[in-house]
Amino acid sequence: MASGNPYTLKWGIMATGGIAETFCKDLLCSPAVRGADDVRHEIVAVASSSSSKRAAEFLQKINGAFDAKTYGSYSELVVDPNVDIIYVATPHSHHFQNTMLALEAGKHVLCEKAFTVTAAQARKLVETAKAKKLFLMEAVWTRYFPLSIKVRELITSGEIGTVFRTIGDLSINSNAEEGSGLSFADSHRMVNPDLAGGATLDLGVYPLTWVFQTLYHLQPEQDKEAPTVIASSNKYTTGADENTAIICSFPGHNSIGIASTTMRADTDPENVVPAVRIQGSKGEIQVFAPAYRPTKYRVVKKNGEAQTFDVPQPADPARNGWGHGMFWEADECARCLRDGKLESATLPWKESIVIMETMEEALRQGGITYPELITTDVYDPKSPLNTGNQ
Ligand SMILES: NC(=O)C1=CN([C@@H]2O[C@H](COP(=O)(O)OP(=O)(O)OC[C@H]3O[C@@H](n4cnc5c(N)ncnc54)[C@H](OP(=O)(O)O)[C@@H]3O)[C@@H](O)[C@H]2O)C=CC1
Ligand SMILES: O=C1OC[C@@H](O)[C@H](O)[C@H]1O
Repeated sequence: MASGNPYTLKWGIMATGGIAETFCKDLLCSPAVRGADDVRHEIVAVASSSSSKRAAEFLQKINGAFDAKTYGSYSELVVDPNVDIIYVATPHSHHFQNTMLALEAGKHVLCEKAFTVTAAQARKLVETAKAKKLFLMEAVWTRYFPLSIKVRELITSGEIGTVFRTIGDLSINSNAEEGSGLSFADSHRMVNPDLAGGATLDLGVYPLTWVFQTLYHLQPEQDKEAPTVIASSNKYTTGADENTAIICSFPGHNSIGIASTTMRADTDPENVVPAVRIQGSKGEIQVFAPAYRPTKYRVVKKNGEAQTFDVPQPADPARNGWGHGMFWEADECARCLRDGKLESATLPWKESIVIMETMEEALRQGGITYPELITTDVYDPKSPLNTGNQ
């Protein structure tokens, strides 16, 4: 691939929860295993809002980067001069304030999905990154998979003709063993409105990703058309949405996208029903569950010809066979920074904003609301979302 030394990206990890662990284990995988010899990653600092001890324990969990600095606050992390880019791995509620904290300190940012709670917050992040000439990307990892790239190429090359419709679902059967509730505690980030929980922001963003990367992203730049949105939700007892269905219509392109999500039933309990169907005049592409990490797709032609393709994630034998697939987005960050780009062409700022506008509209129609502390687009470095007192 590349000649000469690989470009090294030095990461600062903000938060030590589940996805931070998964992401860091991917950063520790050898890029050679996935055929990337032009970039490499180093974890140089980790911060926990709880304590520096928790950050140190995190290094044990990921079994690597033992020389990384460990901090007991996010504010210390963002001023570490050795850090190039901050990975924001906090709940949705915190993304706006935490990303602003990093950008204001002059750091590039990869921020977990859902990007923000409101579209105004997303716009403010983008304005700030642009003004400060900093790289910013929403961590929708699925977009960077070789499988997603291949699906987009198949559409562009006309393999399934003109695409008229994409249907996508990401649903999980999280019913509690007993009673009518869900298996999550009311305080859990999946259902807690204080943490911007709910099916749309946590799960719905993936079927929407498929709708957007197949119907919106591939529209020519001069004809870009944001969708009109019709949506409906059912509320859980906490006030967050447990079921949401979103119809995105692109009338100028005669295409329609349907994204659904629920915490009450599985997309596909037997791994036989496609989670995503991209339907065109000459056939369709079926992508199998889960919509966030598919490893199989099928191309079915109108004449009945069909072929299935398996695209497993590369596993690093030197890391106990680990390989989740988050390294693709990390590589994208490294290449963008190496090449002096502030945004990724695979998920441009404008598209993250339009997706946030779509989810915001869906939530509005579904009657889902979130508290002022997490919906404000006024940056406050002393917000409890930054200081860890929330
Ligand atoms: N890309 C993907 O596949 C996935 C993405 N995600 C996304 O990652 C983000 C985090 O999810 P996940 O890692 O599962 O969440 P966890 O609850 O496991 O971790 C969140 C971390 O955020 C920090 N935090 C700061 N304030 C709070 C607070 N008030 N309540 C809870 N946590 C807080 C904590 O770290 P500390 O104490 O160290 O500060 C905590 O460990 C979400 O945006 C989610 O949508 C989640 C799962 C999969
Ligand atoms: O991003 C995600 O992908 C996997 C899901 O299980 C998780 O809830 C979600 O946050």
